[in-house]
Amino acid sequence: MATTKTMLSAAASIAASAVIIRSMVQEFFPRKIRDQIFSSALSFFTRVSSSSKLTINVHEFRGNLPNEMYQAVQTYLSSKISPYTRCLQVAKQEDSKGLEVTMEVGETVVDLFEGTEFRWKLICKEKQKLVFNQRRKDSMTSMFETKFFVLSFHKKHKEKALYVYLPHILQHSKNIKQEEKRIRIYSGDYAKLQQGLIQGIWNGVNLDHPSTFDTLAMDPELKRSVKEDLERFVRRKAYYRRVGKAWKRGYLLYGPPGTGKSSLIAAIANFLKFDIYDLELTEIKSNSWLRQLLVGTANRSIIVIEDIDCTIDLLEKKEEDETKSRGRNKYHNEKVTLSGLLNFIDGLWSGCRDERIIIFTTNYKEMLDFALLRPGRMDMHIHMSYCSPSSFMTLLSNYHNVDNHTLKPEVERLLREVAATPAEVAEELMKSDDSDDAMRCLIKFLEGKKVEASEENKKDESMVVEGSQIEELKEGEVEAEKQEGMVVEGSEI
Ligand SMILES: Nc1ncnc2c1ncn2[C@@H]1O[C@H](COP(=O)(O)OP(=O)(O)OP(=O)(O)O)[C@@H](O)[C@H]1O
Ligand SMILES: [Mg+2]
Repeated sequence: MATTKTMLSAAASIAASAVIIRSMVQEFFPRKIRDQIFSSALSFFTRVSSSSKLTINVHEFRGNLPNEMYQAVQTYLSSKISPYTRCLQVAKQEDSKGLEVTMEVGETVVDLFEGTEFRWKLICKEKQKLVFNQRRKDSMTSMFETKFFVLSFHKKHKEKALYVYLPHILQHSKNIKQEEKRIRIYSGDYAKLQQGLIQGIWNGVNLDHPSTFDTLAMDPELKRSVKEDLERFVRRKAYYRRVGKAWKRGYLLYGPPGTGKSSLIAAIANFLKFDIYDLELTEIKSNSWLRQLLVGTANRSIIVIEDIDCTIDLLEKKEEDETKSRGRNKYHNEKVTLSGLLNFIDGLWSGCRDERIIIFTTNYKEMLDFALLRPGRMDMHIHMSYCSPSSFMTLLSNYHNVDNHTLKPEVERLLREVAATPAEVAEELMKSDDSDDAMRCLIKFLEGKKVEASEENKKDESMVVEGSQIEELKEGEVEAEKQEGMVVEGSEI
């Protein structure tokens, strides 16, 4: 402390002397010599005043590649405006949610981190570069700008700066970016795969799907357990490593059309801020395409295969085994096979990305091969079902902003009796801006559906009677056939 004071007072007296010297030398020396005297005095002054300081430069580029640390500092500092800051830069990109605020060149930001003062300054320098002109076959110098942040702090905090503060900035900016992240949905560029290309095989657009866990009408207990499962999954990086499992999780969403399977996928993506890769299995010509697509996806993403029962031949496994045993390789070059898909989910290749979620949807779970469904492949099976009174309350709040509404006994009874999908109920709720009117529409719809269902039931019952007659007839025929067979058998014997 005492040393610092002495230094500062020395520096101050030097500065004062500099002013006196300046007026003297201005009288007697030419400009060039005057500048030299001043710059020597200034560098001496700077050396004395900053001898206790350490500076770290963070350049925008390292070689030709952008420096991740520079980008992190830029993001981090945009949230830190100190009293020293006089000027900021503001920008807005078409697909960004808000304004991008960054530091202007020459500005200073002072950040107090765990009681230590860290001072940042953004510098921009012009540099010369020798550029070779291909056409003229000669080289010429061209000027370019290079930017860097200068971080200065007391020398004694060197360890803290390098091993605590800078890593903290990296993590912090990662979190900010994650929060601001726009979710993208990718579809495969199958034409490129057809041409044998391996780069740019996914095309992405922003996914602005409004579905969230709050807007999703589903059993509250099931919703809570899905959210908890997702949260547990993303925080278990070390756990997965320790137990020797690839860091991935599979979900099977099953249920009738219009019960919210696709909406749940969007809600999961919004909840985790994960991008979605939508795989159209019918477009994929071979297992090797499937592998290439898998390698082309990023970490922290969701791979979705919708209507899995329609996109893969569920009987093929048996056929495939038979084909293999006959020594042919027919299926490998024609389409994705079930075993190719199983490999994709949990074979060696599946470990090539981290924090991966795989979601299959189907209307008919019972049609799926058990191999697809076992834990480790589809870890959680989520049944999306018809609208219950509790899930209806979510829809009512979504569509009519009505909370704490006590459900009319009539609606509650109808919802329990009638199998109406959330999509159907939502459609009725949209018919009027007035919640009472909409409710009337819904009651009418549910009653109509109830009548329809009871008529269907009656039809089914008569079908069952007819069916059982047919069955009996068949049995009679079979009995006759059996007797004939016995005769034949008997005659053979
Ligand atoms: N559980 C739900 N919660 C909120 N809205 C829902 C729900 N289910 C359906 N909807 C509404 O119905 C529309 C269709 O639902 P969605 O596409 O998610 O159903 P799905 O189960 O994927 O159907 P399919 O089996 O035909 O693909 C949604 O856009 C949404 O408006
Ligand atoms: Mg769907």
